[in-house]
Amino acid sequence: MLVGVPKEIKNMEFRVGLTTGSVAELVHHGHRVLVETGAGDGVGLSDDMYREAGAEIAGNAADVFAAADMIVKVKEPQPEECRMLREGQVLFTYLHLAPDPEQTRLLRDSGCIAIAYETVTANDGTLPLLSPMSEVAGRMSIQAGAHALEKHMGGSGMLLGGVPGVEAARVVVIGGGVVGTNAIRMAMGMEAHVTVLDRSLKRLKELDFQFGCMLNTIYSTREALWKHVTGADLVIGAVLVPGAAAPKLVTREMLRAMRPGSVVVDVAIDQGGCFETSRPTTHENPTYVEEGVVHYCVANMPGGVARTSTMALNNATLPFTLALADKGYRQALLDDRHLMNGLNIFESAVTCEAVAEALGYEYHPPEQVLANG
Ligand SMILES: NC(=O)C1=CN([C@@H]2O[C@H](COP(=O)(O)OP(=O)(O)OC[C@H]3O[C@@H](n4cnc5c(N)ncnc54)[C@H](O)[C@@H]3O)[C@@H](O)[C@H]2O)C=CC1
Ligand SMILES: CC(=O)C(=O)O
Ligand SMILES: [Mg+2]
Repeated sequence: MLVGVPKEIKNMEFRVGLTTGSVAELVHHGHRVLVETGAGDGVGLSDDMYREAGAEIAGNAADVFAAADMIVKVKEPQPEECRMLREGQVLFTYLHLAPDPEQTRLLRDSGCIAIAYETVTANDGTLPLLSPMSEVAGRMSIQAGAHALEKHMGGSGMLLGGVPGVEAARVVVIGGGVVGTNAIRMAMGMEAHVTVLDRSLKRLKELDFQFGCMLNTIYSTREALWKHVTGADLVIGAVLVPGAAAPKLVTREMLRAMRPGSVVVDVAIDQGGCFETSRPTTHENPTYVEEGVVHYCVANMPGGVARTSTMALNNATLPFTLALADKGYRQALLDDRHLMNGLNIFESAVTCEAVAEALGYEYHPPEQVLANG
């Protein structure tokens, strides 16, 4: 198979779909890999390093899209990339389609086979291709929030950990999954007061066991959200209903009741965000103020630490990339129901139930379209 790796073009996105290590594995398995020139520059992987790993280098993205049987990327394809996809071509990347009708329409128009990292599952119910980036974003969320609390960023001027004799900041994490756990860990490390809300009691019990009495664990209800969000200096939005648009848990009214200069970091923005007032921002211009509250809503946070993120992502994606290349997409999907859960678009059919429901499309079960195709 010919695997293509274009350079990412989303704002300030420096990650790359395949590392040189992953390229060498694919070549070892008998595949060809075509990498766009400069694709790895942002993470210190030069064209020469890709050549040494066995890749061929293409002069531009159009050549990669035209030649490849499968495109491996990081972020959702931008409109100009969607227009280069073709019928029967496999796209393996993050998609986040539920809050993105335009991308969904363009992918359906292309006739490609789009497999989303974020809906691939594992036996234990986790999302193995989302979790490495959730680890990164969870850890970054506290750095970003601490920075946004500084006065020159529009923040209230609170130091997260306080100092002896002065109260530490109150950090509230909504959603105690992978992002939430990593945010808690960083916030506790910086000696803030930390509270987590989740609607899974099982998850709250695990977190209580993991972090002990230093963590306040609260079952998430409207009343609890009101109380803890309005009293917080920094709120991290980290909920997920896999594949679906994020529930809007924090209302504009709650923000109005917060201390001016408080900060919200909406990590769930890639699924539409869990604050009523959130809209996506970029690394170039990451924050804005609404209702007196600083909002940080960068949809590709891990792109800011592209080197760590690229390595972490490839550690998780490589076995699936190899399966798709070795067996072809149809057999690879049929052999692994967890990879099959990643199938979001098959030609013009929407094959992820949560996406179909969010955007009003008919849902076509993946087993059915694969059997028919
Ligand atoms: N902005 C960015 O750059 C990045 C964003 N993300 C996003 O972060 C979000 C969280 O991802 P993960 O932590 O991996 O998900 P996860 O599935 O590990 O955790 C989500 C948690 O939210 C909880 N939850 C769901 N609905 C809830 C509700 N109504 N109230 C309270 N809790 C609720 C679940 O019980 C679960 O514990 C996702 O939207 C993901 O796409 C992940 C990585 C990077
Ligand atoms: C998960 C995601 O949206 C990212 O890594 O950019
Ligand atoms: Mg406790």
